[in-house]
Amino acid sequence: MIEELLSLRRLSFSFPQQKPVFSDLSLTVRKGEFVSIVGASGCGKSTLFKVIAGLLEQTAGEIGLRGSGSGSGGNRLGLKAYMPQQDLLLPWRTVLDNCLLPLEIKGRAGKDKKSVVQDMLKRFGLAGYELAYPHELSGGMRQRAAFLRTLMSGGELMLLDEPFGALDAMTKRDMHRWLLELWGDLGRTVMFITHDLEEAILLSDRIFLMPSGSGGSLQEMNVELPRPRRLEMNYEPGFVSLRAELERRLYETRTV
Ligand SMILES: Nc1ncnc2c1ncn2[C@@H]1O[C@H](COP(=O)(O)OP(=O)(O)OP(=O)(O)O)[C@@H](O)[C@H]1O
Repeated sequence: MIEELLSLRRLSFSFPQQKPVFSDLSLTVRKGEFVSIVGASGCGKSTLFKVIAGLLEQTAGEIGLRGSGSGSGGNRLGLKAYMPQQDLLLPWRTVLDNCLLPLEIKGRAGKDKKSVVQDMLKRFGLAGYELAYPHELSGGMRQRAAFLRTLMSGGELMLLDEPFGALDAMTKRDMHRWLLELWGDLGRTVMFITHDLEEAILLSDRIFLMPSGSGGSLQEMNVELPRPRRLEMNYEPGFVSLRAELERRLYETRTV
């Protein structure tokens, strides 16, 4: 049986004195899965991630991680790694020191860890940039550095909020190729927010469509394309029809 890592049960959230951002959302994510969340702008995707990460507290419902209820607040941050929309690298720290930060915070940034991070930087296409500062990197490199820093925080569930949203189309394709190659080896579970439907299909095992407004429930779509996936799959009929279906459903969520 495949182990369940995260479950959201009837989760709701409202900012004080405002109508709910989302209500009664339920979903489960299995260990090792790559799950994307898509939905109209402003429907509450980033807010949902902040609630899962424990940065905001749900107004109702439960968050269970690895089958154990986390209770209110969902503050079991150790199990989660959150990468917000902006890369938030510290400008006064080198790439290496930025990536070591999560280990420093945990008091585990010994010499051995430094060499682990240096090896990872090579796999992330950042060899030779260990001592560079964030402003010396391209957009794609900054995102890879931020991604590695998120990975180094060790959380089993990675919450990635539009990590490639600000990149140009070519760089984004490169990032997809890189992530598809790397992914199998990392063995992490991912929740991924995107506006790019092709990106969602290419990377995900399942996609959840978030409703607009506080009514409606999450819709789930399985992506049954074989792995390993290749960028060129987006021309294949199975991919094209999934994309059309996703677009149709997304449009419906905006018009209800
Ligand atoms: N700190 C806040 N206080 C009050 N309302 C907020 C706050 N942050 C977000 N909101 C509102 O909550 C709703 C959901 O915002 P959120 O950023 O989660 O949406 P989103 O789906 O991630 O949007 P996008 O796709 O554009 O990034 C929006 O109506 C937004 O204006």
